[in-house]
Amino acid sequence: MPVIEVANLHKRYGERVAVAEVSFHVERGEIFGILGRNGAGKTTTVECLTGLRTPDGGRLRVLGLDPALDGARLRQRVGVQLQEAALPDKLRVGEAVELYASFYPAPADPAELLDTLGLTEHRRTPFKKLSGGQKQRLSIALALIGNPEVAVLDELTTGLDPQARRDTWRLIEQVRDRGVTILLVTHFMAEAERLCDRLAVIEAGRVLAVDSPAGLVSTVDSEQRITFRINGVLPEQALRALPEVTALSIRRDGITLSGKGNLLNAVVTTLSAHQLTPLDLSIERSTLDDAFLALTGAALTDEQNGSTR
Ligand SMILES: Nc1ncnc2c1ncn2[C@@H]1O[C@H](COP(=O)(O)OP(=O)(O)OP(=O)(O)O)[C@@H](O)[C@H]1O
Repeated sequence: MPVIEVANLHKRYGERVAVAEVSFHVERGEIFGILGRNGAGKTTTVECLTGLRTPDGGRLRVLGLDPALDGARLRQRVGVQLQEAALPDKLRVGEAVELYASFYPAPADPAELLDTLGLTEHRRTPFKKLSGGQKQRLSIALALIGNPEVAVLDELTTGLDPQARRDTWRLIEQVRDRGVTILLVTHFMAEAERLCDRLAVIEAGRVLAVDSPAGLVSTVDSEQRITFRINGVLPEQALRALPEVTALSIRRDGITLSGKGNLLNAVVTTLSAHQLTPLDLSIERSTLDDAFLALTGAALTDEQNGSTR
């Protein structure tokens, strides 16, 4: 049985349709991503799943329970980190974690969790004095303190610097390795590509595709480009004759070949048949950005893309 089932979810705010029709399921132990630009309907979907909003249509199940009816039981088993969580200004980090731990029958060890999230030295810092990144890490701690079976994380790493973002990704992978099913809302391509086993791409309240990151990328029918240098005479005719090659250009700084299929293998095999080894070889293939662009007709902006490269 899937851990999360969403079938034909529909949600309006007055006249505005936030979620037109969204369906997907999440299996136990997966990191499942919901990827889409601002306003696509991601947060509304997870708010319905966590019982914070009541759907106008469709069927939702989390661990076999209906979030609209079984909210109290689900809160014991589902950890939720929502965007812009606020706590009382004076509440200290350590107190917040201890308080939340007291809500659960078998919580995680607060000290250990603070240590994992790099918050030990801020144990006595009041919420108001925390930086954006520290607040973000605290909200992740509060989502995980109950040792949940399912964690719902909305905009997990927004506001974190690249190092903190990578640390958080590692933490989430460790949480998944402990068997926790994770639903991750993101508009960061790098995050989706690195963490998610499968993704639903959402646009204007509808699911455009559900697949693994690699599966989504493979649906993009774009060319690959290989660039390299060689010491020797280029077997230009032999390379041009390869069925995988669609274009070849020779410049002073290197040779670029474009093509499809197993281009890399075909080129390296041809070069080695001529006793040549490619130097400084680089390959450009389609990325999740290309897949997103192909599906939605527009790219995420650089700022949204949150690249840490
Ligand atoms: N409380 C609300 N009242 C009215 N409209 C809302 C409300 N919350 C969201 N919306 C609208 O519903 C649509 C979906 O919003 P939602 O927050 O679910 O999208 P999102 O994909 O999570 O975007 P973001 O990444 O910006 O949070 C948007 O058009 C948004 O303006």
